[in-house]
Amino acid sequence: MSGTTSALTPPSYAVVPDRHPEAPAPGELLGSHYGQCFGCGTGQPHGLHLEARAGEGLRVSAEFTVREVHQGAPGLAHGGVLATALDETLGSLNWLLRAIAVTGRLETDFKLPVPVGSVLHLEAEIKAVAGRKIYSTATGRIGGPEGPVAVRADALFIQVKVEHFIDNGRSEEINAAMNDPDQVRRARAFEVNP
Ligand SMILES: CCCCC/C=C\C/C=C\C/C=C\C/C=C\CCCC(=O)SCCNC(=O)CCNC(=O)[C@H](O)C(C)(C)COP(=O)(O)OP(=O)(O)OC[C@H]1O[C@@H](n2cnc3c(N)ncnc32)[C@H](O)[C@@H]1OP(=O)(O)O
Repeated sequence: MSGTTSALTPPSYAVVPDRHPEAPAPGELLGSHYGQCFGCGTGQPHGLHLEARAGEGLRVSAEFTVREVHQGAPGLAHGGVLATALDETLGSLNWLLRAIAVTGRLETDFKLPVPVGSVLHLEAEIKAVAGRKIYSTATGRIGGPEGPVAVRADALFIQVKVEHFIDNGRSEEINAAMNDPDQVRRARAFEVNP
């Protein structure tokens, strides 16, 4: 069993944050934060099409069905794709804080091979916040929501301003996003004013 690097251990001044009062209700489908997102967007034919729901407290759950286009070895999911599923689920925790945050560090344990056709049942939880740093953890189970853990991850997300995307993204996509009322609505769900 591997250990977690010290960068993923919350410092002594970290706190367990409050769920935002206007966070989606437990059970609510969160929807895609961006239609072209490889993790959750419906506009990506080979994407993961991951669907996440708000859970209780500081938790979310999600499902990802492994398809032929997600293979690494014959009949098995690619590890990077599985890491993407964990990353996307962890990213959807942003909805609970109504904060925008990007992945700074993601440490993944691959414990079982995941066959094509499997449904990966994902759970993620915010453990602590220290300033802009959000510490979180996730698991992916196969064979059902109570099945064995196939993959797990610890993560550090860093809160950023919307300028992070505007300043760094390609102008075609940024301009299209800013001209899309649906995208603006989704960005506002993160208290962003594009
Ligand atoms: C109008 C257009 C709108 C478009 C937007 C639409 C919707 C937006 C809404 C939601 C989007 C959000 C979530 C999406 C959900 C899921 C997607 C999956 C998530 C991803 O897939 S996202 C892509 C991959 N991700 C990146 O593309 C990040 C690249 N990266 C950087 O952009 C910088 O690197 C950054 C910003 C991370 C930090 O840069 P920075 O300059 O702001 O801050 P700085 O470096 O000072 O770090 C501050 C403190 O974090 C510590 N720290 C930083 N990095 C660390 C590391 N790796 N390990 C350990 N500690 C670390 C420092 O040690 C310091 O700690 P301390 O405060 O204690 O000193």
